[in-house]
Amino acid sequence: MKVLRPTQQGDERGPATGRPGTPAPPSSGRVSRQPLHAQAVTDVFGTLESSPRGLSAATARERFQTEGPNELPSARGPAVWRRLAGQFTDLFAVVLMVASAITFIAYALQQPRDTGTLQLAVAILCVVVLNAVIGFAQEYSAERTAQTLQAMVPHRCRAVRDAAVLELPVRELVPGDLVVLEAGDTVPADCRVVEAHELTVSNAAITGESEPVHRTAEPDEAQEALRAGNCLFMGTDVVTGTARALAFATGQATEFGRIFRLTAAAPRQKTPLQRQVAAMARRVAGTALAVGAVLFVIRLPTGQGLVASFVFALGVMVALVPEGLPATLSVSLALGVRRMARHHALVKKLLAVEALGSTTVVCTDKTGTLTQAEMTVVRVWVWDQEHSVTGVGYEPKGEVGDPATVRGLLRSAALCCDARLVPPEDQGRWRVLGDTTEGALLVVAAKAGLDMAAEEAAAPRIAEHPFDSVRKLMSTVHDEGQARGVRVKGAPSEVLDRCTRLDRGGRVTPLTDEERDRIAAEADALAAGGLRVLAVAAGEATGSARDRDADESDLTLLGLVGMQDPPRPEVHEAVRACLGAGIRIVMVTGDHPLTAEAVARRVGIVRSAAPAVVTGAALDAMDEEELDRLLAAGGELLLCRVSPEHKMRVVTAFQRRGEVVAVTGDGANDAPALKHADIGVAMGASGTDVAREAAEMVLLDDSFGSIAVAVRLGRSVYQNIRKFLVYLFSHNIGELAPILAATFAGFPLVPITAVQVLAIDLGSDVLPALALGAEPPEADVMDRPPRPRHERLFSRTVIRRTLFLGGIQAIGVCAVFFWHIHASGIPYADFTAGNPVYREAITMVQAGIVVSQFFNALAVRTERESVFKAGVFGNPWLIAAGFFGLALMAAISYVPVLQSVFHTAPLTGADWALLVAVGVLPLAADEARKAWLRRRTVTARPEGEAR
Ligand SMILES: Nc1ncnc2c1ncn2[C@@H]1O[C@H](COP(=O)(O)OP(=O)(O)OP(=O)(O)O)[C@@H](O)[C@H]1O
Repeated sequence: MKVLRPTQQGDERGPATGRPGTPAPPSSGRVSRQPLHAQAVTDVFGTLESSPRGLSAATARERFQTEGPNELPSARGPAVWRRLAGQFTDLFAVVLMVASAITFIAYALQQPRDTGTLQLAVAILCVVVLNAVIGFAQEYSAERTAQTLQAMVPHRCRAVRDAAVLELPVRELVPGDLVVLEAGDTVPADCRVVEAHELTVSNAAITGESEPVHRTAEPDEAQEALRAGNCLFMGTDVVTGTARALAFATGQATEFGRIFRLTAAAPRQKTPLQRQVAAMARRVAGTALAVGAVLFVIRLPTGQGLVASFVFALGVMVALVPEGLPATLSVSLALGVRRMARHHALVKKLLAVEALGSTTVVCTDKTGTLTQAEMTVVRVWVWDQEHSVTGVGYEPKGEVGDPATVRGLLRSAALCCDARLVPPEDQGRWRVLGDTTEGALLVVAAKAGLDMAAEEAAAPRIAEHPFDSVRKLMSTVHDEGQARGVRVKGAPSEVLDRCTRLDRGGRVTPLTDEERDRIAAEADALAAGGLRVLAVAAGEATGSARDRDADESDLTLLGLVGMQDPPRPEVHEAVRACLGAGIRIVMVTGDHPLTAEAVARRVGIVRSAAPAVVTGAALDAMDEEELDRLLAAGGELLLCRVSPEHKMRVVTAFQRRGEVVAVTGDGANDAPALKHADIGVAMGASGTDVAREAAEMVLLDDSFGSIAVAVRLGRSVYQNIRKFLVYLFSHNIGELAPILAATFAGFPLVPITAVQVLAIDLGSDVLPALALGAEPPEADVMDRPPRPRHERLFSRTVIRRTLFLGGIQAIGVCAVFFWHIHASGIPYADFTAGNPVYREAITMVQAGIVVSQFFNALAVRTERESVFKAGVFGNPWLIAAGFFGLALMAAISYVPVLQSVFHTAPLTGADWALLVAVGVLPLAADEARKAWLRRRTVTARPEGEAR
C-alpha cells in the first residue's frame, strides 16, 4: 500500500500528508536520483526493481506481503451514535416524543391517576425507540448490501509477470508490476508509462478535467508527477490507445488514495420512490394531527375532562400514523436488489429498481449480450474460393479447407492481434484473454498449422494503430528484415477503401472496381448467414514517422474471414418476455446490417419480413426530425455499423419522445450513452471499467436474459410496494372508523385504545407487510404494458383499493363493536373503562382488525388474478406472519398480564367464529371485484395499471 522505496534516503514524501505527486528516487548508485517521471525508461525499470519481463511471481508475492493489497479502505460514515441520534430528529419522532411528554404530564396531573395514561405515554416512547432502531438497522443493512454489491463487481487488470501477460485482481497489484492497458481500462495504480501507442487518458477522477490528455513514455521535467506527460494515476481512464506502465504506488499511497482520505463519505441519496413515501408519511402525520385536534375539540364539551379528551385524540393520531411504513419500503427495495443480484443483475443505484419497472425501450448490443461472444471462424475466403473451417469454441483443433492457400491471410490476421489464447486449466475450456474476435483469428491460425510465437519472433511488432469502434479497423507494423510490413484487419468496407491491390493466390494485381464489388458481395453473402466478417490486408510502411493514414493506405487485400457467434440459449425466451411486456427492443451494433439482421431473426427480435435496418451513415444523414419520425414509426428497428456517438443520439431521441430507455454498453465510449440513459446497463464480464462505472446496473453474465429478469423483478418490487401500502392503509381506516362512529354516536369511551392500535401497527401488521414486500412476481407481471413514467405510487387505483378494502373492514369492525355493546342492554352513559362488556367489545374490535388483516393480506397479494388460483400458500412467509399476528392477539386476549396492559378480556369460540365470518368479507369482496375486472378486460383491454 505504499510507494515502492528501494532505499529510504531519497524519499522526501511524508507518509500521509506529503504530496504524493512526486515519486522520489532511491539514492543507490545503481539507479537514477531524478524523480521517476524525469528518468529514461531504462532507468525506471532499475528504480522500481522491475524489468520488461515484469516481476517474478515470487517477488510479486513478497512485495504483496510487505506492501499490502492495492485497495482503499471503505469510506466511514458518521459515528454510530450520531446516526442513531439522527433517527430521533425527524418530524415523526419529534411529534411522538412531544405527545409522550404531554401524556406523562397528564398522568402526573390526573386525579385519581389512571395507569392507562402512563401505559400510553410509555407505549408512545417505545414506538419512537422501536422506529429509530428499525430505521437505523435498515439503513445499516442497505449500506452493507451496497458494499457487498460493489465488491461483486469484478475488478481485474492485466500485468506482465514472468514475461507472460496475466489477468489478476486489482488488489493483488504491487509496485514494480508492469501493467498492460488499453482503451476503456481504469488505471489500477499510479504508474509510470514505459511504452505507449496513441495513448490518451481522462484524469477526471483526479483533476476533474474530463478532456483527454496525451501520455507518452518520454521523460518529462515537470515539477510533479501529476503534471508529467508520462504518469498515469489510479482511478483515471484510458480513453484511446494502448500502453505498458510500471506501477510505482498502490493502495492508499496513490494520488486517488489521498483524495479518498480527504473526501468525507457522500450523503446517501433517497430515490424518488422513497421521497414519495416519506412525503406521503409526513402528509398522513399532518392529517393525523389535524384529525386528532378536531376530535379533541369535539370531545371537550362532553364533560369527560381535559386529560381523557387528550388521551382520546392521541389514540386517533396514533391510529392514523403509518409507523412501520418507511422501514418496510426500504426492506422491500433492498430485497428486490438482492433478488436481482442472484439473477446476475447488480443494481448499483436503487433508482434503477424503480426505473426498470417503467422501461419502454431497451437498446441492446449484439455480441456477448444476445450472443455467446464465442467467436469461431467458420469460413475463410481468398480470391476466388471459400474454405470451411471445422471445430468449436477456442480449442485450436479442427480442419481448415486448404491450409496452404489461406495461411498467408491467417498469418497477417493473427499478427495483427493483441489477444492471447489460454490453455484449459483443471479440465476447463480454452479461453481468450482480450478481444474474442481476435481470439477466433488466433484459433484459426493454429488450425491452419501456424506457430504464431515463431511468426511473431520472425516479424516483431514495432508499432500499432489500435482498434476502435469508430474506425472499425486495426493495424500493426512489423520489422520484417528489409521492409516494415503493415498488417490490417477490420470491417470489409473500411479495409477495402484502403486497398489498391489484390492478392490472387500469391500473384498481386491492381484491384479493379469489378473485383471490389465482387469482394463486397462475398462479404455480404457471409454476413447474410449471420457471420461477423473481417477483411485482412497487408502493406508496407514507407515513411519513418508512425503515420497511421500512410501506414493504412495502398494496401493489398488478402481475403475475408467469417466467424460465427451463436445466440445465447436463454435470449429467445427473454426477448419474447420483453416484447410481451410491451418493451421495444432495438439492436444497436457495430456489425454489418446483414449479420445483425440474421442474428436478430435467430433471437426473435425481428419477426417481420422487412424490419427497419438503419446504418450509422444513414443516421448521420438524418436531422433530428427525421430521426424522431423513424423512432415514432415503431416496429422492428436495427441500428448497424453505428458508433457509440450514434447510440447516444438515439437514446436522447427516444427520451425526447418520453420513452424510458435502458441501454447496454461495454466500451469506454459507451459511457456517455450509459450515463444519459434512464438505466445504463454495463457488461460485468467483458465490459470496461469505465462502462461499469457509468452504469446503474451491471450484468455479471453479460446476458440479455438477465435484463429481462431484472425488468420482471423491478416491476414486481413496485407492485409489492403497492400491495403493502394498500394493506397498511386499509387497516388505518378499520381503526379510525369505530373511533369516529363512537364519537358521533355519543358513546363515551374509545372502541379501541391507543395502546391496542400500537399493538396492531407494530405487532401484528409489520411482519405481513414485510412478507408482502417479498412477494414473488405475479405470473402476469410481464403481460402488462410498462408503468407510465410519471405515475404516482398512490395512484387512483391504489387509493380506490385502499378505501374499498378498508371500508369493508371498517363496517365489519363497527358492526361487531356496536352489536356487542347493544346486546348487553347497558345504556351508553353507564359504560366505564372497567366495565367487562366494554373490555370484551374493545377486544373484539382489536381482534376483528387482526383477523380481517389476515384475509386482507391474502386479498392484496394479487391485483387481478384470483388468489385461490395464484395459490393461497404461495408466500409461506405471509401465512406464517399472519398466524404470528393471530397468536399475538390470542395472547393479548388470554394472558393475564397482557389483559391488564391492554384492558382486554378473553374471547369465546363464538366470538372468534363471528370475527372470522366478518374478517373474511374483504377477501370475498375483493375476489368478486377481481372476477369482474377479469371479465371486463376480456372484452375491452384497459389501459395501464387499472388492468
Ligand atoms: N479486434 C478487431 N480488429 C479489427 N476489426 C474488428 C475487431 N473487432 C471488430 N472489428 C470489426 O469492426 C466491426 C465493429 O465491431 P465492434 O466491436 O465495434 O462492434 P460492436 O458494436 O461491439 O458490435 P456488437 O454489437 O456485435 O457487440 C465488426 O463488425 C468487425 O468488422
